[in-house]
Amino acid sequence: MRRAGVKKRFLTINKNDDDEDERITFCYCERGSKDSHKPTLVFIHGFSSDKHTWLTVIKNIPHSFHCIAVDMPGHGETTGFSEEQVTADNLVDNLKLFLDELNLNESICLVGTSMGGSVVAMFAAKYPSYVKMICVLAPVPPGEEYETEMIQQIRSGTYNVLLPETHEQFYATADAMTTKKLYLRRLLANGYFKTRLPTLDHHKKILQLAFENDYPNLEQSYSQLKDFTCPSLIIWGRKDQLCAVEGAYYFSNLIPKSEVILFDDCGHLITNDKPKETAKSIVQFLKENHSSEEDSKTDTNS
Ligand SMILES: CCCCC/C=C\C/C=C\CCCCCCCC(=O)OC(CO)CO
Repeated sequence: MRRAGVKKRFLTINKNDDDEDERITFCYCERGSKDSHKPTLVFIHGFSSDKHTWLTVIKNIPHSFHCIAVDMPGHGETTGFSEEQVTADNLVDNLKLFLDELNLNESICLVGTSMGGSVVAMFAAKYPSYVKMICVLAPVPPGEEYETEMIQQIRSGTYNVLLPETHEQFYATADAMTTKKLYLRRLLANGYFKTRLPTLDHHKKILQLAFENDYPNLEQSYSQLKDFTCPSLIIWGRKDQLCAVEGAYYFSNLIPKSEVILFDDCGHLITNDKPKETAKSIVQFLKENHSSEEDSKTDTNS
């Protein structure tokens, strides 16, 4: 935590004043504070992951930028949710509650990876006025056209492809998800199991429900992005085995003002494989698009 200079914070929100059960406590990491001249960067992690996934990236972003990485409902240290409530719609609407509570409702750059990228895309489609720009890292593309062997396996119930339970499965998942060599992999696996095994059944349930309910509707949920006029950055690894890299063009064709960056030698875990390059791309994108946004309504999508 200290390496990225972030502070851990909690924020409790009453969704219903009459019902204590409808209280959610968000846990998030923050560095810096709101700056009227620059958008705040809000980072959304992927499925079964948490806010820490972003520290590698935040470390490489200048301290002048206000950064927030939040644990989404059903993940990390955010509490007040049952599995059945962790749906795409709920993630989007609770992210809105979180942003409202922090007064971050007009000038943010929302950044998400993987399932978090999907949440960012759906959020921008539903609440475009909240964001100045978005950046999605390998979000889940819709439909069979983009289905990888890994997605097919998970969809048919082989959850350990994404949620390994044994050391062998962990090494196989790591091989498929990242191009970086794992040093001290047994130690790494042990660390992983220590935090993830207690939440395994919970995450399996969330995954099952997501494939049943949200996955078939992805195209519909993304469709309003066709009217999203803010600058959008799409980042993908050419060696992604989970979310097909062709998905980058699905999103760039859909979003009017979008740009694509593909990293060589990069798997699905972009924040792990290319942390410096990701930070650099985001900062560059912010500099190019922020202050000039009003007078550059041109279409950069070729
Ligand atoms: C829960 C609500 C869903 C919201 C709708 C989103 C997505 C569409 C639904 C279903 C596909 C399920 C996800 C499959 C792939 C996730 C990959 C992923 O996130 O990888 C992590 C590591 O596990 C990277 O940090």
